[in-house]
Amino acid sequence: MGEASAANLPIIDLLASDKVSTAATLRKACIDVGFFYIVNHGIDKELLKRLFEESERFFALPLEEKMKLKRKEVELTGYTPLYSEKLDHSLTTKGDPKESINIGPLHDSMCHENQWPSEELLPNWRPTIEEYHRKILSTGKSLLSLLALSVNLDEGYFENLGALDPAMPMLRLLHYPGDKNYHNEEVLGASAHSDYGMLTILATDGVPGLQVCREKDRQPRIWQDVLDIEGALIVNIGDMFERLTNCLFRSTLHRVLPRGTERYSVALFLDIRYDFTVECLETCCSESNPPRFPPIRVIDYLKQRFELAYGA
Ligand SMILES: O=C(O)CCC(=O)C(=O)O
Ligand SMILES: [Fe+2]
Repeated sequence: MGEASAANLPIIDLLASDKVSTAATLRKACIDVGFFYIVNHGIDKELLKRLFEESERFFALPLEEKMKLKRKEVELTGYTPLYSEKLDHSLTTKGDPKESINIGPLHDSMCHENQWPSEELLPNWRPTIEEYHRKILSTGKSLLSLLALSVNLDEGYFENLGALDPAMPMLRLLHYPGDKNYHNEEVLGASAHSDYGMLTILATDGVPGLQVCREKDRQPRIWQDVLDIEGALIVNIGDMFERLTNCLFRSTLHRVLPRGTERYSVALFLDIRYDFTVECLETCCSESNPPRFPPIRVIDYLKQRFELAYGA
Protein backbone atom coordinates (compact mmCIF):
# COMPACT_ATOMS: atom_id res chain seq x y z
CA MET A 1 0.00 0.00 0.00
CA GLY A 2 1.74 3.18 -1.14
CA GLU A 3 1.65 6.48 0.69
CA ALA A 4 -1.68 8.28 0.31
CA SER A 5 -1.90 11.99 -0.31
CA ALA A 6 -3.93 14.27 1.96
CA ALA A 7 -7.55 14.87 0.97
CA ASN A 8 -7.39 18.64 1.71
CA LEU A 9 -11.07 18.96 2.49
CA PRO A 10 -12.81 22.33 2.65
CA ILE A 11 -13.54 23.94 6.03
CA ILE A 12 -17.02 25.26 6.84
CA ASP A 13 -17.39 27.82 9.62
CA LEU A 14 -20.79 27.33 11.22
CA LEU A 15 -20.69 30.77 12.83
CA ALA A 16 -19.68 32.75 9.73
CA SER A 17 -21.89 35.82 9.45
CA ASP A 18 -22.49 35.53 5.71
CA LYS A 19 -24.71 32.47 5.48
CA VAL A 20 -25.25 32.79 1.76
CA SER A 21 -21.56 32.61 1.07
CA THR A 22 -21.13 29.73 3.57
CA ALA A 23 -23.98 27.84 1.86
CA ALA A 24 -22.25 28.35 -1.50
CA THR A 25 -18.95 26.95 -0.14
CA LEU A 26 -20.87 24.05 1.38
CA ARG A 27 -22.62 23.34 -1.92
CA LYS A 28 -19.31 23.14 -3.72
CA ALA A 29 -17.87 20.86 -1.02
CA CYS A 30 -20.87 18.52 -1.25
CA ILE A 31 -20.75 18.39 -5.05
CA ASP A 32 -16.97 17.90 -5.22
CA VAL A 33 -16.32 15.41 -2.47
CA GLY A 34 -19.19 15.10 0.03
CA PHE A 35 -16.69 15.41 2.90
CA PHE A 36 -15.66 18.56 4.78
CA TYR A 37 -14.54 19.90 8.16
CA ILE A 38 -16.67 22.09 10.40
CA VAL A 39 -15.36 24.64 12.87
CA ASN A 40 -17.23 26.78 15.42
CA HIS A 41 -19.52 23.79 15.78
CA GLY A 42 -20.54 24.41 19.38
CA ILE A 43 -18.74 21.42 20.94
CA ASP A 44 -16.00 22.53 23.28
CA LYS A 45 -12.66 20.84 23.71
CA GLU A 46 -13.30 19.93 27.30
CA LEU A 47 -16.45 17.96 26.41
CA LEU A 48 -14.60 16.11 23.64
CA LYS A 49 -11.86 15.22 26.12
CA ARG A 50 -14.41 13.79 28.57
CA LEU A 51 -16.19 11.96 25.76
CA PHE A 52 -13.02 10.17 24.67
CA GLU A 53 -12.06 9.38 28.28
CA GLU A 54 -15.44 7.73 28.85
CA SER A 55 -15.20 5.90 25.54
CA GLU A 56 -11.81 4.46 26.55
CA ARG A 57 -13.23 3.42 29.90
CA PHE A 58 -16.08 1.56 28.27
CA PHE A 59 -13.97 -0.35 25.76
CA ALA A 60 -11.46 -1.21 28.51
CA LEU A 61 -14.18 -3.13 30.40
CA PRO A 62 -13.94 -6.92 30.38
CA LEU A 63 -15.67 -8.42 27.33
CA GLU A 64 -18.17 -10.08 29.63
CA GLU A 65 -19.37 -6.66 30.88
CA LYS A 66 -19.60 -5.24 27.38
CA MET A 67 -21.52 -8.30 26.18
CA LYS A 68 -24.25 -7.50 28.72
CA LEU A 69 -25.09 -4.59 26.42
CA LYS A 70 -24.84 -6.62 23.21
CA ARG A 71 -26.96 -5.34 20.37
CA LYS A 72 -30.11 -7.42 20.12
CA GLU A 73 -31.11 -8.92 16.81
CA VAL A 74 -33.81 -6.39 15.92
CA GLU A 75 -32.19 -3.37 17.55
CA LEU A 76 -29.57 -0.94 16.33
CA THR A 77 -28.54 0.13 19.80
CA GLY A 78 -26.02 -1.61 22.03
CA TYR A 79 -22.57 -3.17 21.80
CA THR A 80 -21.11 -4.82 18.70
CA PRO A 81 -17.98 -6.90 19.41
CA LEU A 82 -14.91 -7.18 17.19
CA TYR A 83 -15.37 -8.71 13.72
CA SER A 84 -19.18 -8.69 13.89
CA GLU A 85 -19.76 -6.13 11.22
CA LYS A 86 -18.58 -6.00 7.64
CA LEU A 87 -19.15 -2.69 5.87
CA ASP A 88 -17.86 -3.89 2.50
CA HIS A 89 -19.89 -7.02 1.69
CA SER A 90 -17.64 -7.94 -1.21
CA LEU A 91 -14.77 -8.85 1.11
CA THR A 92 -14.15 -12.43 2.13
CA THR A 93 -12.55 -11.53 5.45
CA LYS A 94 -14.37 -12.39 8.66
CA GLY A 95 -15.44 -8.85 9.57
CA ASP A 96 -13.98 -5.48 10.47
CA PRO A 97 -11.51 -5.39 13.41
CA LYS A 98 -13.38 -2.83 15.46
CA GLU A 99 -15.85 -2.79 18.32
CA SER A 100 -18.57 -0.23 18.83
CA ILE A 101 -21.54 0.83 20.90
CA ASN A 102 -24.57 2.60 19.47
CA ILE A 103 -26.71 4.97 21.49
CA GLY A 104 -30.00 5.92 19.84
CA PRO A 105 -32.19 8.99 20.31
CA LEU A 106 -32.50 10.20 23.90
CA HIS A 107 -36.16 11.06 23.56
CA ASP A 108 -38.70 8.29 24.07
CA SER A 109 -38.40 6.15 21.05
CA MET A 110 -40.39 3.15 20.00
CA CYS A 111 -37.57 2.05 17.73
CA HIS A 112 -34.51 2.03 19.95
CA GLU A 113 -34.01 1.04 23.51
CA ASN A 114 -30.74 2.37 24.85
CA GLN A 115 -28.52 0.19 26.99
CA TRP A 116 -26.20 1.87 29.48
CA PRO A 117 -23.23 0.41 31.37
CA SER A 118 -23.76 0.13 35.11
CA GLU A 119 -23.40 3.37 37.06
CA GLU A 120 -21.24 1.56 39.57
CA LEU A 121 -18.69 0.68 36.93
CA LEU A 122 -18.81 3.93 34.96
CA PRO A 123 -20.51 6.68 36.98
CA ASN A 124 -19.88 9.51 34.50
CA TRP A 125 -20.60 7.56 31.36
CA ARG A 126 -24.28 8.23 30.83
CA PRO A 127 -24.26 11.96 31.70
CA THR A 128 -21.25 12.57 29.44
CA ILE A 129 -22.67 10.62 26.51
CA GLU A 130 -26.06 12.31 26.90
CA GLU A 131 -24.48 15.75 26.98
CA TYR A 132 -22.54 15.09 23.80
CA HIS A 133 -25.58 13.44 22.16
CA ARG A 134 -27.71 16.57 22.74
CA LYS A 135 -25.05 19.03 21.67
CA ILE A 136 -24.00 17.20 18.54
CA LEU A 137 -27.65 16.81 17.52
CA SER A 138 -28.00 20.55 17.76
CA THR A 139 -24.88 20.95 15.58
CA GLY A 140 -26.40 18.49 13.11
CA LYS A 141 -29.63 20.47 12.93
CA SER A 142 -27.73 23.71 12.19
CA LEU A 143 -25.89 21.89 9.48
CA LEU A 144 -29.14 20.61 7.96
CA SER A 145 -30.43 24.21 7.77
CA LEU A 146 -27.27 25.21 5.98
CA LEU A 147 -27.57 22.21 3.65
CA ALA A 148 -31.14 23.25 2.84
CA LEU A 149 -29.84 26.73 1.95
CA SER A 150 -27.12 25.17 -0.16
CA VAL A 151 -29.73 23.49 -2.39
CA ASN A 152 -31.70 26.75 -2.69
CA LEU A 153 -34.35 25.86 -0.15
CA ASP A 154 -35.43 27.76 2.89
CA GLU A 155 -33.20 27.35 5.97
CA GLY A 156 -36.15 25.94 7.89
CA TYR A 157 -37.10 23.49 5.12
CA PHE A 158 -36.59 20.21 7.02
CA GLU A 159 -37.94 21.63 10.25
CA ASN A 160 -41.08 23.01 8.60
CA LEU A 161 -41.75 19.70 6.87
CA GLY A 162 -41.75 18.04 10.29
CA ALA A 163 -38.82 15.85 9.24
CA LEU A 164 -36.96 16.66 12.47
CA ASP A 165 -39.93 16.00 14.69
CA PRO A 166 -38.27 14.00 16.02
CA ALA A 167 -34.84 13.82 14.39
CA MET A 168 -33.25 10.38 14.73
CA PRO A 169 -29.64 10.72 15.86
CA MET A 170 -27.61 7.55 16.35
CA LEU A 171 -24.36 8.04 18.23
CA ARG A 172 -21.69 5.41 17.67
CA LEU A 173 -18.55 5.09 19.77
CA LEU A 174 -15.87 3.15 17.91
CA HIS A 175 -12.68 1.46 19.02
CA TYR A 176 -10.06 0.07 16.64
CA PRO A 177 -7.70 -1.96 18.82
CA GLY A 178 -4.74 -1.58 16.46
CA ASP A 179 -4.60 -4.68 14.34
CA LYS A 180 -1.35 -6.58 14.02
CA ASN A 181 -2.25 -7.62 10.47
CA TYR A 182 -2.45 -4.09 9.18
CA HIS A 183 -0.08 -4.85 6.31
CA ASN A 184 -2.75 -7.11 4.82
CA GLU A 185 -4.69 -5.15 2.18
CA GLU A 186 -7.92 -6.96 3.11
CA VAL A 187 -7.84 -6.29 6.83
CA LEU A 188 -9.22 -2.82 7.28
CA GLY A 189 -10.45 -1.15 10.44
CA ALA A 190 -13.65 -0.24 8.68
CA SER A 191 -13.91 -1.58 5.15
CA ALA A 192 -14.87 0.68 2.24
CA HIS A 193 -18.42 2.00 2.52
CA SER A 194 -20.59 5.06 2.25
CA ASP A 195 -22.85 6.04 5.14
CA TYR A 196 -26.56 5.32 4.88
CA GLY A 197 -28.25 8.30 6.43
CA MET A 198 -28.54 12.02 5.91
CA LEU A 199 -25.20 13.08 7.30
CA THR A 200 -22.45 11.94 9.64
CA ILE A 201 -20.47 14.11 12.07
CA LEU A 202 -17.25 12.49 13.21
CA ALA A 203 -14.90 13.24 16.09
CA THR A 204 -11.63 11.32 16.28
CA ASP A 205 -8.85 11.08 18.84
CA GLY A 206 -6.44 12.42 16.22
CA VAL A 207 -4.95 9.04 15.30
CA PRO A 208 -4.88 8.91 11.48
CA GLY A 209 -6.59 6.14 9.51
CA LEU A 210 -9.66 7.61 7.83
CA GLN A 211 -9.42 7.76 4.05
CA VAL A 212 -11.74 8.85 1.24
CA CYS A 213 -12.01 7.72 -2.36
CA ARG A 214 -13.34 10.48 -4.60
CA GLU A 215 -14.00 8.25 -7.64
CA LYS A 216 -15.53 4.99 -6.55
CA ASP A 217 -15.84 3.54 -10.03
CA ARG A 218 -12.24 4.20 -11.02
CA GLN A 219 -9.83 1.27 -10.77
CA PRO A 220 -7.51 1.06 -9.01
CA ARG A 221 -9.16 3.12 -6.32
CA ILE A 222 -7.19 6.13 -5.15
CA TRP A 223 -7.42 6.71 -1.41
CA GLN A 224 -6.61 10.01 0.31
CA ASP A 225 -5.98 10.59 4.00
CA VAL A 226 -8.41 12.71 5.96
CA LEU A 227 -6.03 14.37 8.38
CA ASP A 228 -7.05 15.61 11.77
CA ILE A 229 -7.46 19.37 12.16
CA GLU A 230 -7.31 20.50 15.77
CA GLY A 231 -10.71 21.74 16.89
CA ALA A 232 -12.53 20.69 13.71
CA LEU A 233 -15.06 17.88 13.27
CA ILE A 234 -15.37 15.87 10.06
CA VAL A 235 -18.68 15.71 8.23
CA ASN A 236 -19.82 13.57 5.36
CA ILE A 237 -22.97 13.39 3.29
CA GLY A 238 -24.80 10.07 3.50
CA ASP A 239 -26.63 8.06 0.83
CA MET A 240 -30.03 9.35 1.88
CA PHE A 241 -29.00 12.94 1.30
CA GLU A 242 -27.40 11.95 -2.01
CA ARG A 243 -30.74 10.42 -2.97
CA LEU A 244 -32.67 13.54 -1.89
CA THR A 245 -30.48 15.68 -4.13
CA ASN A 246 -30.76 13.32 -7.11
CA CYS A 247 -27.04 12.56 -6.79
CA LEU A 248 -26.01 16.24 -7.01
CA PHE A 249 -24.39 15.89 -3.58
CA ARG A 250 -22.04 12.98 -3.09
CA SER A 251 -22.03 10.27 -0.51
CA THR A 252 -18.37 9.40 -0.77
CA LEU A 253 -16.72 6.05 -0.22
CA HIS A 254 -14.49 5.97 2.85
CA ARG A 255 -12.66 3.47 5.02
CA VAL A 256 -10.44 3.26 8.06
CA LEU A 257 -6.99 1.90 7.44
CA PRO A 258 -5.39 0.46 10.55
CA ARG A 259 -1.84 1.60 11.09
CA GLY A 260 -1.16 -0.75 13.98
CA THR A 261 -2.11 2.00 16.43
CA GLU A 262 -5.12 1.95 18.68
CA ARG A 263 -7.77 4.47 17.60
CA TYR A 264 -11.04 5.85 18.96
CA SER A 265 -13.72 7.77 17.12
CA VAL A 266 -17.29 8.90 17.75
CA ALA A 267 -19.74 9.24 14.87
CA LEU A 268 -23.16 10.83 14.91
CA PHE A 269 -25.36 9.44 12.15
CA LEU A 270 -28.18 11.90 11.71
CA ASP A 271 -31.46 10.75 10.25
CA ILE A 272 -34.85 12.29 9.91
CA ARG A 273 -38.15 10.94 11.23
CA TYR A 274 -38.42 7.24 10.42
CA ASP A 275 -41.94 7.34 9.00
CA PHE A 276 -40.99 10.15 6.68
CA THR A 277 -40.98 9.49 2.94
CA VAL A 278 -37.86 10.73 1.20
CA GLU A 279 -38.11 11.85 -2.36
CA CYS A 280 -36.08 14.10 -4.60
CA LEU A 281 -35.99 17.74 -3.46
CA GLU A 282 -37.87 20.01 -5.85
CA THR A 283 -34.80 22.15 -6.43
CA CYS A 284 -32.73 19.13 -7.48
CA CYS A 285 -34.85 17.81 -10.34
CA SER A 286 -36.44 19.14 -13.49
CA GLU A 287 -37.99 17.84 -16.68
CA SER A 288 -34.58 17.23 -18.13
CA ASN A 289 -33.28 15.81 -14.84
CA PRO A 290 -36.13 13.68 -13.49
CA PRO A 291 -35.87 11.93 -10.07
CA ARG A 292 -33.65 8.84 -10.32
CA PHE A 293 -35.18 7.05 -7.33
CA PRO A 294 -38.75 6.33 -6.31
CA PRO A 295 -39.95 7.75 -2.97
CA ILE A 296 -39.14 5.50 0.01
CA ARG A 297 -39.87 5.61 3.72
CA VAL A 298 -36.79 6.34 5.83
CA ILE A 299 -37.30 3.24 7.97
CA ASP A 300 -37.64 0.89 4.97
CA TYR A 301 -34.53 2.32 3.41
CA LEU A 302 -32.42 2.05 6.59
CA LYS A 303 -33.63 -1.50 7.26
CA GLN A 304 -32.41 -2.65 3.86
CA ARG A 305 -29.00 -1.13 4.45
CA PHE A 306 -28.51 -2.44 7.98
CA GLU A 307 -29.54 -5.96 7.05
CA LEU A 308 -26.77 -6.02 4.47
CA ALA A 309 -24.09 -4.64 6.83
CA TYR A 310 -24.84 -6.95 9.72
CA GLY A 311 -25.62 -9.90 7.47
CA ALA A 312 -28.98 -10.19 9.25
O1 LIG B 1 -13.88 5.79 12.62
C1 LIG B 1 -13.91 6.54 11.66
O2 LIG B 1 -13.09 7.44 11.48
C2 LIG B 1 -14.99 6.41 10.61
C3 LIG B 1 -16.05 5.41 10.95
C4 LIG B 1 -17.06 5.26 9.88
O3 LIG B 1 -16.84 5.62 8.77
C5 LIG B 1 -18.38 4.68 10.18
O4 LIG B 1 -18.56 4.10 11.28
O5 LIG B 1 -19.29 4.78 9.34
FE1 LIG C 1 -18.68 5.74 7.63
